Amino acid sequence: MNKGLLFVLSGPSGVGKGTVCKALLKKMPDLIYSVSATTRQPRIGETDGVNYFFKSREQFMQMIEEDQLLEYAEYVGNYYGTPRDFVERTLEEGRDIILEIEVQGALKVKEKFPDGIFIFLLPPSLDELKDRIRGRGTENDHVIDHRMNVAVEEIALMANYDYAVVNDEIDLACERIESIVIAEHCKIEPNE
Ligand SMILES: Nc1ncnc2c1ncn2[C@@H]1O[C@H](COP(=O)(O)OP(=O)(O)OP(=O)(O)O)[C@@H](O)[C@H]1O
Ligand SMILES: Nc1nc2c(ncn2[C@@H]2O[C@H](COP(=O)(O)O)[C@@H](O)[C@H]2O)c(=O)[nH]1
Repeated sequence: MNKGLLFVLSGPSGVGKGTVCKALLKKMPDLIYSVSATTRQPRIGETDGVNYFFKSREQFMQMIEEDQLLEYAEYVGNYYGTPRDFVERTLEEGRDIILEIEVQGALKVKEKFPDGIFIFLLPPSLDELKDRIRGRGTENDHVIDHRMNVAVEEIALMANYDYAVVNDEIDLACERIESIVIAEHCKIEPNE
């Protein structure tokens, strides 16, 4: 059986990764979402095991020590990481998986999975990005400024990705990513 494909969706905080990913998973129900672990506090409406596995710092450090994470990164004061077993098992079962993670983590995944497909989601502008983070109402002004500074650094690393998709409209961004997934399945692999 062929292994599944690993897709990584990155992009600055507030660009709409979560929103677009949710729409994509509705259109492509065979695509599996990798739920991350984090030390961040849950936001209103977030559920443990669905949005994230919410962990204490001690629990997260133990996951690192026990090599349970495929990658992890510290981002604006909290840790985030991808549980390894679930990703490896899903790919072995021949199913596609999508990781929605920030850039440092994505680059670590690329070292381990050079055949992964790396997609960078871009905002129409930095002003729009700030409006989206602010409009979500989940972060204070200090954290928003920090996330915006990190966003500029992240966009500078976009050349490490395979595809850039602008999230101007949710449906359009979703269709573009769906096209990438379909195209990757039609790729002719060079002879070994
Ligand atoms: N194309 C779009 N047009 C307008 N608003 C959008 C669009 N996409 C997402 N949004 C809004 O922008 C805000 C941020 O979206 P979302 O939480 O999905 O971003 P994110 O990239 O997952 O953020 P984070 O990395 O911080 O988790 C949300 O309020 C969402 O409704
Ligand atoms: N390196 C990783 N980054 C991750 C992971 N899960 C989520 N993220 C990214 O963190 C920021 C902040 O997320 P938020 O939910 O606090 O807004 C965002 O860019 C996420 O994509 C992960 O497992 N590893």
